[in-house]
Amino acid sequence: MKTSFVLPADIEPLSRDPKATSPGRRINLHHSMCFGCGADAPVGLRIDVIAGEGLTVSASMKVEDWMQGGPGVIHGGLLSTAFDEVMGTSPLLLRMPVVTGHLEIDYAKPIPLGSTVQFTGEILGGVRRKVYTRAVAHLGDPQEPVAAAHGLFIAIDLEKHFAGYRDRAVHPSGHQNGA
Ligand SMILES: CCCCCCCCCCCCCCCC(=O)SCCNC(=O)CCNC(=O)[C@H](O)C(C)(C)COP(=O)(O)OP(=O)(O)OC[C@H]1O[C@@H](n2cnc3c(N)ncnc32)[C@H](O)[C@@H]1OP(=O)(O)O
Repeated sequence: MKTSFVLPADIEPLSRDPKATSPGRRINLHHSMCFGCGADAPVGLRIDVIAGEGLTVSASMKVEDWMQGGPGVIHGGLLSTAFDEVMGTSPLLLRMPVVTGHLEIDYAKPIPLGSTVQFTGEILGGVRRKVYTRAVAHLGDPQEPVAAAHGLFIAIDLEKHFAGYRDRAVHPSGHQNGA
């Protein structure tokens, strides 16, 4: 599949943290109201990202009718959200919280409503706080990808990064802090 994404020349290998989620197990939610993975989000993708061997992850997503973009097919932006979730979760194998810095998607084929998209993702390496990832999507045959993505994620200090926003956070009860 064609892509214009270029990895930096100074990329270095990264290592799985010994305490990372074991292969085959779901990587824990970062919070239950997340649009990508949260079980309590009123609307969302509810994607479970599963740890694989090494620095790999996998996930799947049923393409529901509400995800429609063009007639009968998934909305491309929604697919990019799914890739963001899959790749953004993978740095937890390094036990590193990240946010998305740059996301790039290559769309190869339309994805029909009712299909199940299977994702595989991997961490390619890092430079300082930057973590480079890749993911591929298929509908059952890994040799026939329907889309692929590259993501650059930046390690953050969770407390500092969200310090100015936590009073706006929405909770499962529907209430905002301080509201
Ligand atoms: C939902 C969130 C949950 C988070 C909890 C974690 C839980 C586990 C994850 C679960 C899965 C989540 C999956 C969804 C994840 C989102 O959807 S996150 C939401 C969308 N993203 C954002 O809101 C990020 C907004 N941007 C920012 O806050 C700031 O720009 C950043 C990314 C923190 C960087 O700012 P900074 O800390 O001041 O650092 P800065 O020096 O500017 O950049 C660091 C390095 O990155 C490079 N860089 C920064 N941006 C770019 C870019 N766009 N292109 C290329 N290079 C860049 C810089 O050049 C620099 O490189 P070096 O100098 O080291 O070579």
